[in-house]
Amino acid sequence: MAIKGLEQQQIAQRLARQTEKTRVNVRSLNEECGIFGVWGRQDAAQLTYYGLHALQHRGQEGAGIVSNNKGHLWQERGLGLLSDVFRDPARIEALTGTAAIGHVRYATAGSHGVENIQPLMVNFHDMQISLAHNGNLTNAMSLRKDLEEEGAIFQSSSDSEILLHLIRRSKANTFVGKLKEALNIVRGGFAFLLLTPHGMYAALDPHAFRPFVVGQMPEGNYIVTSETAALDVIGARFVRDVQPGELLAIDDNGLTIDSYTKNTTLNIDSMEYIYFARPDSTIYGVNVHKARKRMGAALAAEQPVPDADIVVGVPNSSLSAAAGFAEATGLPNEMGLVKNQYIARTFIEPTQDKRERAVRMKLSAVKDVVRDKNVVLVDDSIVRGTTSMFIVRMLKEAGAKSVHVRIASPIFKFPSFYGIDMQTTKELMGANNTLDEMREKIEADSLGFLSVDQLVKAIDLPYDGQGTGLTTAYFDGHYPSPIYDYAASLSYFVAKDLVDFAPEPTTTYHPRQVSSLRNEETLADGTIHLDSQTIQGVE
Ligand SMILES: O=P(O)(O)OC[C@H]1O[C@H](OP(=O)(O)OP(=O)(O)O)[C@H](O)[C@@H]1O
Ligand SMILES: NC(=O)CC[C@H](N)C(=O)O
Ligand SMILES: [Mg+2]
Repeated sequence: MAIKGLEQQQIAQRLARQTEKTRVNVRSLNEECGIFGVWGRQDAAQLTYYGLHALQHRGQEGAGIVSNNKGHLWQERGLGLLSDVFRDPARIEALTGTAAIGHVRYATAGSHGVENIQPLMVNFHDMQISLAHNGNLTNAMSLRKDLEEEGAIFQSSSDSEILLHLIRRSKANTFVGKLKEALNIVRGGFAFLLLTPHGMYAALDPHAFRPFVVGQMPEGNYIVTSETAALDVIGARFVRDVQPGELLAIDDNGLTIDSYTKNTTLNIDSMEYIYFARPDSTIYGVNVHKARKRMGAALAAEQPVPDADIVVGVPNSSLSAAAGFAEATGLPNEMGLVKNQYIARTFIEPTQDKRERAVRMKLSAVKDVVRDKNVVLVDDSIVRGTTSMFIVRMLKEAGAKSVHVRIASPIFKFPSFYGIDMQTTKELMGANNTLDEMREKIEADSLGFLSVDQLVKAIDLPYDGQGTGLTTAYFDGHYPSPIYDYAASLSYFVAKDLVDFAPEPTTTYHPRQVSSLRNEETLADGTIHLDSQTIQGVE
């Protein structure tokens, strides 16, 4: 299908309108969802609920599950936490059938409506399709405009819906053929799960921006989900990470691993290791907690605090980095801040006043721990600076002699369009202030960040391909791909040589560049097939 591009000017106007909306709503880093799918189990919806529960940190604004009962798909979705949406047990009971996909969403501004809560579902005259997406499509706006001009009617304002339209419009003969064609038109970050009456499909973008893993239940049934932590809670074993450009098909015959493109490369989002993923998850062979500890240790070496008495981590996500900092320096790792566990993540609250209130309600200083101490305050990131600003003040009010802020990632300067959809630099403290201005604003006695080189070393991806295998664009301005509809929004930085974009890959990324996949066998037709048999040795 011929999809015309949008003129740069129209896109710039649209982005300007969006930015205005963003400014009013003071949008957070969004577009970070969790997805889970299972095929071939009587308890499919219940299992999906448990899996999503383990992924709740990835999105808290809405949740949904779609099940497949003998070829008929049924959808339940709503706004709020998973436990709110499924408070009434009848909603899970309604999701009968032996396969299900689910989604927890972190909404975009102006689109908090239930129509954007996933999994999305469409009823065609000849089949139903349900779709769950983690990521952000960078050419969605221009594709949508072109599709609408050709008569398409969208049900939602979500970028994800594009894929369903592209599948329907494809002239390919089979569903997989249509899906492959659609996957080759969309750009940006995507881990997609699709459920049809006949199978479950999982596809990862050609850069593997988002984490996506395959697991297997003891009885043999396959799971595909965002993080390994979701496999652990349901008792599934980890099988493999989905590779860039792969298309997995799961049905009653087992799992077939195919690919929709051979033009791939590896650029896992470093923010998954820094902040987003759970510490008990492992992404491409790297445990997140251990990576964060190494970031903390590297930070201690790069940004030492000579007169420090204690290290204090900011609960939750920086506790691992604080442990690494303390271990490397021999300083006591103290609980100088306590978190009220009933407050959700602040970073993903949709408005600034809500975020500020959330920080106050969420974190309190432990006076007897910090009084008269020179404190090294370790956090994993400064985005808007809301958290640092409040807790430095809080620690000083609690009697700390000095507060030295150490951030276990580099300065966050540029937006992300691949999944953490910060579409503007306006809100980023690191984009609008010098290091000293930042230090002054957060009222810290000193402030230091980890360098990009040390971050990459600390993650220590077991990868021997080209580049680092990671996306670090937020820190160094080197985007691993073009950003299409968003390009105009970064033209200022491009003109100043602060930002550049690698072209899309034209070669094959070899999965065996990741050590965990080196023993896998590829069939003569290029696919890998795994039967859904009971795992040997498991009852
Ligand atoms: O500079 P800011 O705009 O405040 O954003 C950065 C903060 O937000 C995140 O924590 P968050 O409170 O979201 O979640 P956590 O409890 O999982 O660490 C992150 O770990 C930083 O602490
Ligand atoms: N956070 C996500 O990954 C959300 C997926 C999709 N872009 C949406 O807006 O719903
Ligand atoms: Mg935090």
